[in-house]
Amino acid sequence: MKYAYATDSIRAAEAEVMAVVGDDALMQQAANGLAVECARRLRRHRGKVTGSRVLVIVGPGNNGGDGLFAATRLARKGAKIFLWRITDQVHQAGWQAATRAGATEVDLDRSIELMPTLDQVIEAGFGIGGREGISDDLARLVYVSRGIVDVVAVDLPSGLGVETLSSDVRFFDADATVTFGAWKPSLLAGPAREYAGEVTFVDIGLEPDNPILEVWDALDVAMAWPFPTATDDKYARGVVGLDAGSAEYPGAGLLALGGAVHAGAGMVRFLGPVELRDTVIAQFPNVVHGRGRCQALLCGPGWGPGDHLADRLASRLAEGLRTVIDADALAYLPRDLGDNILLTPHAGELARLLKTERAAVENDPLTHVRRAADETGATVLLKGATQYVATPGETCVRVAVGGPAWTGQAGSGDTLAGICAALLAAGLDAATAAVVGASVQAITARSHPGPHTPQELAARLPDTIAELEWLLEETP
Ligand SMILES: NC(=O)C1=CN([C@@H]2O[C@H](COP(=O)(O)OP(=O)(O)OC[C@H]3O[C@@H](n4cnc5c(N)ncnc54)[C@H](O)[C@@H]3O)[C@@H](O)[C@H]2O)[C@@H](O)CC1
Ligand SMILES: [K+]
Repeated sequence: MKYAYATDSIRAAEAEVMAVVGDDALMQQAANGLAVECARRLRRHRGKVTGSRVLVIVGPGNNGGDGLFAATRLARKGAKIFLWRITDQVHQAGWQAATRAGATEVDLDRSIELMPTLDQVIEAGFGIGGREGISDDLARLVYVSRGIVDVVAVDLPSGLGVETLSSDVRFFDADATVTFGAWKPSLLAGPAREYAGEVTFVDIGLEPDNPILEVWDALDVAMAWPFPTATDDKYARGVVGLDAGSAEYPGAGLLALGGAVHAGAGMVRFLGPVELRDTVIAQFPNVVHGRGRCQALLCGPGWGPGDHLADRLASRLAEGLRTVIDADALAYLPRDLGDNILLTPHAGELARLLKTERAAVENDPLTHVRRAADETGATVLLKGATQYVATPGETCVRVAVGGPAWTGQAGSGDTLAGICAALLAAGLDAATAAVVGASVQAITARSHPGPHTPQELAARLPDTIAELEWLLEETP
């Protein structure tokens, strides 16, 4: 699991360490980590550091300072360093050190001219003190550097927000980012992370509090998966009831059933319309029909438009079970749900829920998923290319393991809702079921490259679950 922090927490942790070791020592540690990574990349690209040509984009603050001290180290190893300062203001000690080591100042036009002759650009414009977006001058440098020179961003690419995860502004497009002391949310999640390239974490002894993101990996999923024990029967493994599908949309019901069955539910009950029974039996003879004991429910996939849907949902919720509410049922939410209720909207559905625009959700998923949890009282899984889980009253948002873009297709959401319902029935709390369910689907898609239908991927869930079990056994 990786944790990422807001700027305030990072600054507070920096202040604590600086009070002990001094700010210069902290910056030297950061600069050293940066220089090591820059040197490693130079050796990889051209065999050696000596004789390499490096341009440093120097911002006005400490981010610029990091870049200047790292460049000083590279200059001492024989690299030819050019410095372009964005503004007149620079980190004085860093500037002096770099120029004393032989670095040459150049202007913007010269930087652009030099670009084809360079081996590396160290982008030390702005870090966590930066505002979102970049100036036209910086944008020109992004344009001329792209694809022809190795760009290493310092702490995070300039222009990228730390917390909003938006890719709606201009920012530097880096091949690599060297980040210090704490993970920044935008380096781990959201559309913008693609632009940070290969990220290296340099530990400078910070111990920040209050993470705002908790990013899961396959081992976390394995550790949370409800593997049955030797004495478990079908009831202990969980009975899940699925009220899904309609005569008009039978497919969504079948896809949700496929998710629940292949995720290893002890028993799956089909609570959807009776006219679908024959179809369901033909595909899933193990599915039981009609009412009976359940540990968790799923409502919504394939309900379509219809009358009395609010009543249909209310009567399911009256059973007081852990429940996944997906798709069409999301339009009929009563007030004050509990955090044992899991809502699984995509960005469009979340936008409707919050009476806002889809683009607003996509540009700031963290704020919106948290708001949805707080306003409804339920746990919320926001589906999409990155999948976020928020619980009411909690700032920290969980992020599921990411999958390939192929998973973004009709029917994936129905399958995922079925998987989550099976996990709720097995006893996981709503937030864990959501992050584990979304992750297992993504891991399955990752291990079967190329396009696959949601039902093919559902049928491959057992392979992934078996691999997670092996992973757990092999990990000390
Ligand atoms: N405090 C320390 O000793 C340490 C700081 N670290 C580095 O310091 C960075 C933070 O440094 P700073 O707080 O000085 O902030 P930055 O260096 O990120 O930004 C400097 C200043 O630039 C101005 N600015 C921001 N965006 C701008 C824009 N778009 N156009 C023009 N001016 C703009 C702001 O006034 C800001 O304070 C971190 O990201 C990291 O790289 C690391 O060296 C670790 C230790
Ligand atoms: K930067």
